[in-house]
Amino acid sequence: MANKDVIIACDFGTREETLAFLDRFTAEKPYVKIGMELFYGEGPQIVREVKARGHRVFLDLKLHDIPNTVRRAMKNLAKLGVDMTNVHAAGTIEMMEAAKAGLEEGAAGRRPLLIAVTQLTSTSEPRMREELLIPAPMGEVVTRYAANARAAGLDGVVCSPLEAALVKGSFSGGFLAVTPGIRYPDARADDQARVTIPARARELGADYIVVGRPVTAADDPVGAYRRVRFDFLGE
Ligand SMILES: O=c1ccn([C@@H]2O[C@H](COP(=O)(O)O)[C@@H](O)[C@H]2O)c(=O)[nH]1
Repeated sequence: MANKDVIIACDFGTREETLAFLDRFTAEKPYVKIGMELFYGEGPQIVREVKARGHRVFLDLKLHDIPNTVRRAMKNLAKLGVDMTNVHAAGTIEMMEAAKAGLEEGAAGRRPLLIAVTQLTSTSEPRMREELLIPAPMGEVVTRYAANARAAGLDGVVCSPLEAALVKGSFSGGFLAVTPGIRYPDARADDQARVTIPARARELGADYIVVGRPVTAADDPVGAYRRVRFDFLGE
């Protein structure tokens, strides 16, 4: 299915753990997310190494700084040849435009997909209201941040699958909904607040689901990945 996939969040502390985990996948090459833990521990070389093994890579560093800094950082990240990367939409339209410009400056060929985090899936509506002083309902906040990302020329957003239908219904032209917050009812939610199951994420229109601990901490990670994949993609 074009532009729909399961992305495994490889939140490991070391290169060795990461490669040992990926070695378990002998019949498939999953789309991999490299986030802060692994990138800050191992540096850019881990991205090159995972790419060289044939995986697509979503580099999830969620940049959020002044526009000039973000543009220059993105120029460097683009040189790693990642497939997707991201910023926080809270950084403003100007910052997101700068991020895109930086990626275009640094990319050797086609620039990576650029998406913006709307509200972290660990944030509940009460916390957003009481701690962040954002009084609007979650759906409205996510849609507004997505509109800002769209205005800045980004390719899509990170949101909970619970808001995917809103995002997909509000913006045409393949604007992406990339959704962490995937949990089965029999598992712990951990630090995630806005969650649902893969099949529901599919029904709500998510393009990519991002799954970490339900796969990486499973007794049988390959089996867990295949279950998620089947439930989301039907294959
Ligand atoms: O809003 C967001 C943005 C990013 N993430 C990242 O996705 C994975 C989810 O991992 P789980 O183990 O399945 O909870 C993780 O790497 C986060 O950094 C997110 O969860 N929510």
